[in-house]
Amino acid sequence: MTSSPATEDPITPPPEQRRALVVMKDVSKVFSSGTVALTDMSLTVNGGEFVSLLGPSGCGKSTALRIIAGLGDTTTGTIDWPSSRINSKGLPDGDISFVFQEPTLMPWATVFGNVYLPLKLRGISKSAARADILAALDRVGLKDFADAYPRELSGGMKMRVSIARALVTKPKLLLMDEPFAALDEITRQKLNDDVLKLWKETGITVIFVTHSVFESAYLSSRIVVMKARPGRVHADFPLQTSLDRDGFYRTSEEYRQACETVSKTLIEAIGGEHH
Ligand SMILES: Nc1ncnc2c1ncn2[C@@H]1O[C@H](COP(=O)(O)OP(=O)(O)OP(=O)(O)O)[C@@H](O)[C@H]1O
Repeated sequence: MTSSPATEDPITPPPEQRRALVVMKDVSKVFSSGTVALTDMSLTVNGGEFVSLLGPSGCGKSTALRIIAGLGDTTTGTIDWPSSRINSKGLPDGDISFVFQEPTLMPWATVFGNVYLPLKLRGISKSAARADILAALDRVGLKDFADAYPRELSGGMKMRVSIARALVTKPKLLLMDEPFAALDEITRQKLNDDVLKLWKETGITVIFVTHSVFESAYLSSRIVVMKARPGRVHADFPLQTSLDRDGFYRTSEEYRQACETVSKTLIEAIGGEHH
């Protein structure tokens, strides 16, 4: 039997997970409009980390995430994948999934059909994909909704389908761009808990873009605070806790302190723009 990547202490993953997964080196991005979205951004994300990119609007969070996903080129600088097999597009074969703020489901297809899409695009038959689709739906608590259509689902459920669709290919790295920003607070907290559970159970690496101090402090093993004009890294620090991150943690002194630390760093980053 192969050993599970899951660990009781998600903050300290087993040694094989601590290897560098993606290395951004001196990445700059200048759009044709002349906007310098990123300048000299270097970031190494290791296997098993939950890294939040936090910062004010326009600091280049989404641009950085899209570049990592291969959805945009760098102007200068490099992205390397030391632990992955690289395909002809310079991307790690099948190792990345992306979850956007909008769930972007196909309205004419069932939940099952939507989650099947990435496997269908790989030429896998529905019957061969079935077990993986149901396992991905089970992970997000939607196994009983396989035959439902998106219009029958709440916003939170649609987002879960989007997450299941991202997981069905069993990626090493999950990139999430403000996935819960459009959801109400209770749904958002519930999905935060679900993503944490998923992270602990699967050992997946997550890079998560958010505007929210509270969300980043709750979820992350490491926070990268960015600043704008031009977009760059302002601070990069681990966020450890001896507590399980759950409802109790939300009301704990440790969480309050984590929020304060993150908030102060963000204010510094925003204030720094004006000097
Ligand atoms: N395709 C594009 N063409 C031109 N400029 C762009 C493009 N995409 C982003 N930008 C600009 O690059 C800068 C960084 O944008 P980006 O969306 O990465 O920031 P962000 O931190 O994710 O912002 P937000 O939190 O508001 O989504 C902004 O000034 C934005 O207007």
